[in-house]
Amino acid sequence: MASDGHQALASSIKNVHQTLRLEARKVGEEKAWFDHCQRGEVLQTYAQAMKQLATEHWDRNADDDQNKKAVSRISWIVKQCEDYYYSDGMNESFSKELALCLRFKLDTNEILDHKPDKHILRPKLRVLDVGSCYNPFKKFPRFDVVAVDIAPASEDVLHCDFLNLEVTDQRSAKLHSNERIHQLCAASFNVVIFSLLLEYLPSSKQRYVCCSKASQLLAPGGILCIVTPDSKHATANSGIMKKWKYALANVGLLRIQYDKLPHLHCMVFRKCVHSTVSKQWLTSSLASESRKGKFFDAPEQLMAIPQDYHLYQEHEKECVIDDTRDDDETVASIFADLPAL
Ligand SMILES: C[S@@+](CC[C@H](N)C(=O)[O-])C[C@H]1O[C@@H](n2cnc3c(N)ncnc32)[C@H](O)[C@@H]1O
Repeated sequence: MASDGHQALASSIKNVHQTLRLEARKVGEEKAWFDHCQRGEVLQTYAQAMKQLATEHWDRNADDDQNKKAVSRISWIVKQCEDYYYSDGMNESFSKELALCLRFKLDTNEILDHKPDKHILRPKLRVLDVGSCYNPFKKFPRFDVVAVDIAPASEDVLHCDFLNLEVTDQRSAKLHSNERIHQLCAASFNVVIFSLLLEYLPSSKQRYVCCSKASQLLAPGGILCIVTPDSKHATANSGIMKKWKYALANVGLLRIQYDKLPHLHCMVFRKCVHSTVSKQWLTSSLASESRKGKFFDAPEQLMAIPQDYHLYQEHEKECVIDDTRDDDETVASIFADLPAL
């Protein structure tokens, strides 16, 4: 059971999400986001609440879990990176991409130069943690982390609005803490992490923009790890996850791993080496869906989440919610009851 302190932190976080979503409906997502980023005090309060919730409640609960049944989002992501880069994951994914190229009759020379060499000792992984808050990945010795957030909760997290980040071909200078980042260099990361980031953003288009930037920042064969909350069972929202898969294929990322943990969807997407193979896969998948009578929205509309359709009813007080069932099932389970997010 969640304690009162735990519940209070959860509800202050939830309130920020709801306010932003309502604002986006009223004034449009861009203006709502701009205004949101100006609210320094709200952002800092959120950052401290999130850090406290994660480090004092979730981590402590995870330590108390005698059977270690709970898998934390952090350890799930670390394991995926290790399996991919330090075990067979990268080679297996490369072989699958090669097979797809052959199936679609694409020029395989484009990818053969990138065949992973098992015998090369891999240095630290260059990891970009977006919406890092308190830099939970810095303690892992194989990770060289650049942690960014609109509201850093610790000094080693750099200030950056990822939605408005410019991806450039210029090699940027060394980054210092307390610096604001406006640009990052294309193809310069082995791993990009979105842990509980995408559902913070109020629109499908903004989520899509973030995924597109992640793809540009990844080196060929690099991976994007996405963890997003959902307390329902695996099949309840499988249609939504399928649409995300299609949206990401449109920006060069193919899904290589999916796990449904009790309250989370956990996914790894790989940046293809071949420039068009993911789009070929997408075209062929959509053709087969349409033969079954299913049609899909434009890619930037495909990253919807259940909260986007939630019916809010506004009373005198802003942000009063008439029927909180969906939000409560999703958000409260994220931020109130989880033993080890
Ligand atoms: C729910 S918290 C997750 C924190 C951490 N990743 C974790 O898993 O515990 C979401 C974080 O994303 C940050 N965030 C949201 N949109 C962002 C953006 N466009 N650029 C950078 N950070 C963002 C928020 O400030 C917040 O700290």
